[in-house]
Amino acid sequence: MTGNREQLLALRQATVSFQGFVAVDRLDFSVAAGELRCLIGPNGAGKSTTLDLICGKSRITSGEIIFRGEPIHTYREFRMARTGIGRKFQVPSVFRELTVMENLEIGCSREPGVWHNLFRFSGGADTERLERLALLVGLQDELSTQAAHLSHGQTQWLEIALILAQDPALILMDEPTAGMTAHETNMTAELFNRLRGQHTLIVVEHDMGFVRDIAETISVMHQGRLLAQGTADEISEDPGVREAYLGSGGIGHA
Ligand SMILES: Nc1ncnc2c1ncn2[C@@H]1O[C@H](COP(=O)(O)OP(=O)(O)OP(=O)(O)O)[C@@H](O)[C@H]1O
Repeated sequence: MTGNREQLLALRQATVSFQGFVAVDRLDFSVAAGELRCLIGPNGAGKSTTLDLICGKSRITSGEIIFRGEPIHTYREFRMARTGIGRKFQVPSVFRELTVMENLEIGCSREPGVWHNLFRFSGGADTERLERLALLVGLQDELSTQAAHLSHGQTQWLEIALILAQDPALILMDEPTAGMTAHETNMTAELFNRLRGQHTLIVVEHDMGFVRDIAETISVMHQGRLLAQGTADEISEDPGVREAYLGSGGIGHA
């Protein structure tokens, strides 16, 4: 459901099979501009593969992927990256030898060359933008810390800041809280709630407490298909979702 908001992304009957194994099976899935969508489901349901299809890492075998009205499934991956889809993988790609500020300087630049950016003079307006980004992700006190010395959670937040720096129209996050402490997970939920409405996000997660803290609409995948979609309460009550994934506990800590 995308309500009255403008539709940003639509997968229509999207299917991918790997040597005959159907990992995503006639998936219909759409996201509106400004939405924070959670994608959940049991291991092997096809969630990461769906993100792979959206960002062009894997190609659909049949169906369509429409992004901002364009059939992006016909594009090559490098071109899709330029159409405004950013993805955060589980393994961060920050520059560990550089400080948080230096990482942000590189991330904020539209110039592709790392060396160019390393030696670039950063003007006042840029610095202000970098500091705003650092504040958004809670790293304002770590600007001169070498990335190698950040905690796991802080490293993930820096990675998120680097994606936000490029201002993609759609951001894909694969298990952003994996490996985080409970405190870091809470901080990450606060961060995502700050991003709500400012960015369009699809977040794949297994931590149901986190999902309840951030979700508007939750989509549930099972065996490559969309099993259910709705609010946390609707999904918690859904007998099919309980059977396939949640058990009797529903979503969250309750
Ligand atoms: N490149 C591939 N070749 C063959 N099979 C694949 C490939 N990529 C994914 N699969 C299979 O497709 C299915 C869906 O995998 P996917 O990683 O998308 O699930 P998931 O819902 O993200 O699971 P998890 O929550 O464990 O990460 C799995 O059975 C997986 O083994």
